[in-house]
Amino acid sequence: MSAPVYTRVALIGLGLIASSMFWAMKRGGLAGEVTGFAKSGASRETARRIGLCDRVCDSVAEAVADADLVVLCVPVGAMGAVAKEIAPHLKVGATVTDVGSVKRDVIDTVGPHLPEGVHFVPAHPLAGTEHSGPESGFAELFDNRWCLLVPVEDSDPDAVAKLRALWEGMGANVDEMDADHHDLVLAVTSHTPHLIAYTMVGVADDLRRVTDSEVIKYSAAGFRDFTRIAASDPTMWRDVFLTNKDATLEILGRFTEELFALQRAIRTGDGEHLHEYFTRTREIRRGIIEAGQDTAAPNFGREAPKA
Ligand SMILES: NC(=O)c1ccc[n+]([C@@H]2O[C@H](COP(=O)([O-])OP(=O)(O)OC[C@H]3O[C@@H](n4cnc5c(N)ncnc54)[C@H](O)[C@@H]3O)[C@@H](O)[C@H]2O)c1
Ligand SMILES: O=C(O)C(=O)C[C@]1(C(=O)O)C=C[C@@H](O)C=C1
Repeated sequence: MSAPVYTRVALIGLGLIASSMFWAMKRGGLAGEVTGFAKSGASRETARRIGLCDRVCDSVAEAVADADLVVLCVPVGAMGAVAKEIAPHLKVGATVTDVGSVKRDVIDTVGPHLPEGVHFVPAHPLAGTEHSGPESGFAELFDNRWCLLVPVEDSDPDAVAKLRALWEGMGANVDEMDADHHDLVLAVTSHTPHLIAYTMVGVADDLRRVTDSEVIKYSAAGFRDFTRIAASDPTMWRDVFLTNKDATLEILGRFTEELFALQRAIRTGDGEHLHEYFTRTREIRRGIIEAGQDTAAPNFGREAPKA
């Protein structure tokens, strides 16, 4: 048990990430009191029923009043509006952070609303599951996963250090990154792979004759992994693609070129090209494992509770 890093934390948006943060903060004794607010009354009711947050508030103003740390855990497209709403109620000296999957857009839409004397330290935990909602979180979600802090130009070093201590207390390894670089890296490692999974499952669904029975019955691990990813929250992912448009389109362009090259190799029977390509990609997987960065299934081998 560590000493609390913050006396009062407010979680805005009570879904997978906020609920996991709550349980992880409780596990580590990292926050004195945690308040919570979600736009949906049903989510607030669920949160109260399962003991998520020390106090669930019916207004965002009440939730952030007096908070030392306010964490925006809403879809990226809602961050700006939420920042505008909380701004008049923030305590001087408070830190506002977020957990959004895209960073440039969040900085541009949240930053301008925050009053003088409030610190802004954007962040992104690289951990999640396909589940969403207040019941989907669990304390171990961030264990041994990365959390990237993306300080803005005038982020206060003490505020950054405190947020780092919180994430480390929740089990994460913390690094700092510039927003544009973050968005490009995530377009490669997370955003485009999700789009590919959505597409593959959509293609299978188009072939209804197959999906009605065989695809489900005989689904091999490869396709099953795609269906897990493609079950992720539609609002969250719509917002990710709309707000990380340039980087995603850049990576998709490169992806399509490579795909065409593989398509040609298959059509022309160029086995050498295929073999060389697959050998190179296998090395990447081995490198990840050797670096000890394969934390395997994000659910740590267990099914997260259904949303
Ligand atoms: N799911 C993941 O794998 C993952 C991983 C890392 C970061 N993120 C990021 O974390 C954020 C939250 O994702 P999540 O998976 O926890 O989502 P979620 O769908 O589980 O929860 C989102 C919550 O926000 C609430 N909400 C939506 N609009 C709101 C508003 N205007 N005001 C107040 N509450 C509002 C919803 O009611 C819900 O409770 C997103 O920005 C996402 O990009 C998600
Ligand atoms: O494993 C999953 O379910 C996830 O998609 C988690 C994942 C990822 O792509 O790794 C998804 C979005 C995030 O912003 C961070 C993590």
